[in-house]
Amino acid sequence: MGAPAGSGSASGPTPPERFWSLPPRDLFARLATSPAGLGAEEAARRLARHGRNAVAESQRRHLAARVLRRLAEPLVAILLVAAALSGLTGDWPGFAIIAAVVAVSVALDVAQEHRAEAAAAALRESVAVRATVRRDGQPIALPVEEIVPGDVVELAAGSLVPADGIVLESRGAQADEALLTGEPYPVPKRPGPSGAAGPADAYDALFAGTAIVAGAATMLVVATGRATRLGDVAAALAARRPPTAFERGLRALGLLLLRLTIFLVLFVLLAHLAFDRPALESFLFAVALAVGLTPELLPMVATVTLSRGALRMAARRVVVKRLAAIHDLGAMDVLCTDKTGTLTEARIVLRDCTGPDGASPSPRVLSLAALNAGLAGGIRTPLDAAILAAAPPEATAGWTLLAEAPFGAERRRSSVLAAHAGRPRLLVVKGAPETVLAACTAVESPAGGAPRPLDEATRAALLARAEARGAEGLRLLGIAWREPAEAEIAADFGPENERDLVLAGFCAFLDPPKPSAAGAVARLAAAGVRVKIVSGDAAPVVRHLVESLGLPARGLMTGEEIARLDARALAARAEACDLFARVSPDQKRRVILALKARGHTVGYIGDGINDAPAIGAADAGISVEGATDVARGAADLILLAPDLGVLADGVEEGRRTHANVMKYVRMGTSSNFGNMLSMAAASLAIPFLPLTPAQILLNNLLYDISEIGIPFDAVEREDLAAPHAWDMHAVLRFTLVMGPLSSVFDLATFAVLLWGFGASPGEFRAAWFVESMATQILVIFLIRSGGPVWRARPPHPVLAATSLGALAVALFLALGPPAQALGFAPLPGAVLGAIAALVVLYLAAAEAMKRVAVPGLPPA
Ligand SMILES: Nc1ncnc2c1ncn2[C@@H]1O[C@H](COP(=O)(O)OP(=O)(O)OP(=O)(O)O)[C@@H](O)[C@H]1O
Ligand SMILES: [Mg+2]
Repeated sequence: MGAPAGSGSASGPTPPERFWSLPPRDLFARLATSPAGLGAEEAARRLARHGRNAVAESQRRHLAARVLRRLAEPLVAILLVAAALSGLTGDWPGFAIIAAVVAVSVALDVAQEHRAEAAAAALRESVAVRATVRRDGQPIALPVEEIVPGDVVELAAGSLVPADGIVLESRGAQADEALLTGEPYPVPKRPGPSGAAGPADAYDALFAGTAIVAGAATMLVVATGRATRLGDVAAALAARRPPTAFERGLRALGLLLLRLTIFLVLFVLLAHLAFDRPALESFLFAVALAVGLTPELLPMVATVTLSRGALRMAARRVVVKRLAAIHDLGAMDVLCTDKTGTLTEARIVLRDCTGPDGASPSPRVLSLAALNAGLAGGIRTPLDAAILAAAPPEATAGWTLLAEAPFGAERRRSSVLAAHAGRPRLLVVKGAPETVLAACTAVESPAGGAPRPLDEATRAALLARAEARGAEGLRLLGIAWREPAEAEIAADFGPENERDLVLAGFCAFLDPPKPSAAGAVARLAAAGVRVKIVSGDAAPVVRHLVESLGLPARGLMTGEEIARLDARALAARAEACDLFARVSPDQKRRVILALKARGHTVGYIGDGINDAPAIGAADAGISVEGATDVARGAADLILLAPDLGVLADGVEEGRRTHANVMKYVRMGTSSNFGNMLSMAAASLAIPFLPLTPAQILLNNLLYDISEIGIPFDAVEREDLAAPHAWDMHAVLRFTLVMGPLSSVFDLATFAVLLWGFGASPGEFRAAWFVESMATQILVIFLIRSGGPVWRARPPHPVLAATSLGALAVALFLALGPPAQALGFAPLPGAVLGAIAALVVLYLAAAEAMKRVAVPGLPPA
């Protein structure tokens, strides 16, 4: 995709290391652009030259590359060697079969995976982060990957910085550069040139991978993709993402089977050679065994099952950005959520504005609040929008913004410095009542006289009053002001100026609870997922919401308490606590980590700038369609509707996916494994090969095909009822019960054939081929459910078709016209009858034993 073409004329030399030391004018000239941005044609040319603005190679590989990658796998390579040897020794059927096995399994693998991944990628793209870019003078929304050097990008609070560049304009912009500098507090950004020595001091530079957390800014893009400062770091981070529990489980299983395979194959090969069997034949037999044993389809099945899961989730309005997160969603047993939007309607309205007493209505407080909300740059928060919707338009008339200190979630205040002809300058602060009060030294008197000093008794009374109103479910903002002296220069304006304020009063907001939330929480609880609320809002508001929704909730912790606890103490407390109030963004993250440390699989759903760290820390990070870019960027899953019910559906889908992967794992570890094991043993006990190498490969190919339908299959209700963890012990237990069971029947088959019927090698192979195909394939209908087979939900038609179809082909090959060419001899009716009886007996035994193999199932 968009490989950089080495086309001729460059539009400017590569930007200097310290691009922030150049005046914007020079950079505009170097990059041949202007404040109106690039033209569409020039942008397309630059995209071709510089490549896409992405740090990692595109995940979607070419079809040809995929095929080549498969052919280079050691196992396939061995098979190709085996085919060549068969051909050289004149064994043409052997050659044809091996070649066919390679061709069909590679084709299956590639086609399935490619299709599934392409569909999942298309979904992912639909929720990709976009940026507002000026092209031909007009701001348009573009995929971040299409940004090129010279572009002018408009950013607002919540935007991810898409590339490296300089600030052209700033309206109180602050960037979170923790990724770059490790500094957790946002840094102000304004135009330069700063001439700074390093990126950490470059107040006029913005870097890809950081985020705007307050205010708004316009930037000129200087470098994109891998050329950005964090490009290589980000690429390395993306590549080194620690594997999830699911991926670790799959890998452990693969490794276990691989070790067993190597051991067995070497053992068989050496034993055969020790018994003086023909070397080439023994080698081919061992290779075929290895192919039969290796879970070569496991990665494909996992990808296809997960991709199919992603499509089904999309139908239920959950878009999956990281495939393995489906599994984490199903395994999640604790869900943390913020309040607004998921538990409330997020239709915030201003209920009233009052004086400090919280009772007498105050138009003046509304005007001050409107001044703060209306003059502030950046995107409007819902609270700001509610204030402006209620305020008369003339509230801000004549006022201009001199400076501002935008809202910060750690500070919980926002302020503006405003000017009006013929009036003193006015500083207006609004924010959480206790944080505003903390900056106040005086309070307006209800009668409207001169402000009086704020004494401790009044302060306590005001706080108690605010708390009481919060307990009615009202979200409160304190409004305070002061008239700064001219000497306080606007350029240095910042949070330090929020001092010596006069409290004017309070604005109270209503955000109605979402009635559907109670049902969704109950559904999640029934599915074994405990819901915890982690909110930046005040404790009484959170408690009132929980009560009005009738949610079961124990305990409440505030950010103040969390700040006093170390990680271990927090883990102990967080476990038993369902409500967290007045928590800062970093504390949200700490709560998630604490719960993870207790062994929980934790999900977090949120939409704000303040939720991004917690979303990133969670096992399943969830955001919603309309959320800020930072939240969506950090999330693994995006809900297309901000609704917990949608999430409950997603959890179900995650568990369905897991259950289907487990079916494949069980098939592979029990019946298939048992069969191959028996064959290895038999090859030593009987004087001829129980199956020729080509027959084994054919057997394995048909078995693989029979399983293609598994990702489509329905699952049982009990598989959806509780979170599952990837449990290697359970897999092992299943293998240790079901593997030997199938071996017992294999040995019985050998005995019957050899001693009962005195079968010839050709007859033995035909009979054994039929028996092993029938047992391996049919057992899926039993182990696809834990309960009695007659009570299970019917298998999906695709699964029935692939399984029974593969079996029919096997019977046709072993018993029909092609039999002789494949080295099978015709079977007498008595042998067929005996085999049918053995298969039925095996299936009955497997049905009985699966209850032992899967612990914790109710008796039939
Ligand atoms: N625009 C604003 N100006 C001033 N103060 C604000 C503003 N927005 C929020 N606050 C204050 O900061 C507190 C935390 O707000 P925020 O909405 O970020 O928390 P949150 O965790 O996202 O809440 P929720 O759980 O409801 O989603 C609010 O309770 C309010 O007191
Ligand atoms: Mg929020």
